[in-house]
Amino acid sequence: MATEGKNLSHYDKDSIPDGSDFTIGIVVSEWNDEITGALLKGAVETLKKHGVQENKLHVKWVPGSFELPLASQWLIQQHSPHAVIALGSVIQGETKHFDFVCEACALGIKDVSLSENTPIIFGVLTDNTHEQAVARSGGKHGNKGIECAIAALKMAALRRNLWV
Ligand SMILES: Nc1c(NC[C@H](O)[C@H](O)[C@H](O)CO)[nH]c(=O)[nH]c1=O
Ligand SMILES: CC(=O)[C@@H](O)COP(=O)(O)O
Repeated sequence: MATEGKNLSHYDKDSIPDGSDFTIGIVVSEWNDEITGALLKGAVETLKKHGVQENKLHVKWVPGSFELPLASQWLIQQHSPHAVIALGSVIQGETKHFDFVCEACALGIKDVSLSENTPIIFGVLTDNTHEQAVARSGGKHGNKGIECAIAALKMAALRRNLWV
């Protein structure tokens, strides 16, 4: 199912773990900050709605999505979060630069998540147009930031239960 058939903001409110004991990191790209700011707002509001405390929420801004993997690693090493959310908006331009940024960002996040044994939720929109990005950051398709917050809470709880 593509995003077209699934609202990114919809979830079962009764199935979400309590986040009051979780430390959560968020790294967010400055590129397309109208979009990434909306993603961040959705993520922060959702995390707080499910119990995450202000002093356990660490938000770091970086220049672009290419920098998200390294920033995630720095945040993990500094704060030992239960999960990290990486937020970005990459929009196709005239050249192949889009392809390189998206691939480096996605593979980099995957690599850091595995090497640091910490969930890093992939909240990077990779859109053909600005309109598609708007639709996925609080528009007609919902807010990817909300979806990422829910994924972060679920992965943090799963990781904690695995430790027990
Ligand atoms: N064009 C977009 C970029 N480009 C910048 C790169 O992410 C990176 O910051 C630069 O190449 C320096 O290393 N970044 C986005 O997040 N979104 C774009 O649409
Ligand atoms: C994703 C990008 O880096 C892209 O927006 C840059 O635009 P262009 O390919 O026209 O240089």
